[in-house]
Amino acid sequence: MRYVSTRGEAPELEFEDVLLTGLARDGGLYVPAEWPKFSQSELLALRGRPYTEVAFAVIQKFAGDAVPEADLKSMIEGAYGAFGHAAVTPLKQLDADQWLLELFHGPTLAFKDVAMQFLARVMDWALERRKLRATIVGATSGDTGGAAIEAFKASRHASLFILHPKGKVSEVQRRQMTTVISPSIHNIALEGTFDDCQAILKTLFNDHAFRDQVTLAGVNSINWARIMAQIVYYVAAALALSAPGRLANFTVPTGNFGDIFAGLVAKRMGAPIGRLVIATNDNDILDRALKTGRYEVKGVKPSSSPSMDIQVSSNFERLLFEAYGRDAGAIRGLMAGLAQSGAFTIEDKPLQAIRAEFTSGATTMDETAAEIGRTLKETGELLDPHTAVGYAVARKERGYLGPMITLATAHPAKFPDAVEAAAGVRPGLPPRLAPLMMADEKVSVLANDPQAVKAFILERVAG
Ligand SMILES: Cc1ncc(COP(=O)(O)O)c(C=O)c1O
Ligand SMILES: N[C@@H](CCOP(=O)(O)O)C(=O)O
Repeated sequence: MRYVSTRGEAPELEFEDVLLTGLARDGGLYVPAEWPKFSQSELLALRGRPYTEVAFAVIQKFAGDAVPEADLKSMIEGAYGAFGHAAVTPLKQLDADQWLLELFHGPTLAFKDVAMQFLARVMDWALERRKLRATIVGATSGDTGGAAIEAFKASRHASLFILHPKGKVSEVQRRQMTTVISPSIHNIALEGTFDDCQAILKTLFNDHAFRDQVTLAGVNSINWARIMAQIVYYVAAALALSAPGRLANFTVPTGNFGDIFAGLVAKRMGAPIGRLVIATNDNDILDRALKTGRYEVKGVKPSSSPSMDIQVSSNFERLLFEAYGRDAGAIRGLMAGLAQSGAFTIEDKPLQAIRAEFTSGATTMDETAAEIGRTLKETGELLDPHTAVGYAVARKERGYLGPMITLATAHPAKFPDAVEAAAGVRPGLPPRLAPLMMADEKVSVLANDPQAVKAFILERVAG
């Protein structure tokens, strides 16, 4: 399998290089040169099989023979063996046609664990083969950081630098990152927003001398392998709930657009998926873009679902690449507009192509709180604020033939204050995480300045 950049000016890469590359050298994002497909008989054979078998079938389509079968199987078993539910990502029915896909049974209680537990293993495998030590960077609005630190803390081949927006993640999220004290883990609290953190990482990747000097790699969903590992739960859930003439529809609480893009890829591979619904909080750039065709950055608003407080949604570029018929020149034009004026307009034909598969909706903070309260009262289920944003939108979506599956992206205990304010119930952390709230923290506060971050990294990598 070969991979191409959405901006068309970076070298084509094989799987192992894509894994260790992060952002493409032309500033674009890598996607497979073509979408691999499941045959009907392959899909039929996967229906109802254990999660690890579905993961193997999906990942092998993208990795090809780059990873020996036995190694791949053992990495998948290692990644999902310690999840808190035997189904790894179980489905739960809440209403006649409404389901939750619980993605929070991993070690840090958010959907990021699903991809990150595999990513750490496969990156370590590739680094070991190449006898390389990597400098891995990540920007987080709260969940990617904790999941990455948990997954990479035992890595023998990587130093990890995680940037989070200072004061804008929940206490549990912050502590999941800052209480892991290790010489190879570095937490940076940036004086800025998640968008600033992500922009700094892109500046570092676009500094070719620096990226080569420190062997820079990334753990955000700009890394294709993150998307790849997230495709698995769409395939498994769609196979479980679809039937002849009834496709599975998904509503996805969305920020950086990686998760819902994985749903589109699952559909391209042949999984029985109908509509993909983008659910946003007050940071509704994607909802506005879908409704008006204008993608316009308006500044991040803090909300009760902080992990979705994102305006510059990196993976939307991957969708635009598809919608524009893989015209990399057109994508370069749109992204130049975004860099210059913070906005671009999607042409009519690609916009219609997007609307043929995606719908969108936004949920305000008041609506999110009301949704948490209502769902608890009517179903007994306590939702986290991100899942509630999704579920509120999902319940408004009507008229599809098949079931609607909302991705439950985090456990409510990660956001106890917002959940208690909404539902009058304070969710408790699982006992294994209780020591978190008393442990010492280590974090460095840096200005919103790429040069400061670069100097910080260089000093520690050299050290
Ligand atoms: C709990 C939670 N829900 C939803 C999202 C949005 O996912 P994505 O950025 O893949 O759109 C995030 C952050 O990524 C998150 O942490
Ligand atoms: N919501 C994320 C933001 C980063 O998204 P990613 O999927 O690109 O890693 C977070 O919680 O950190």
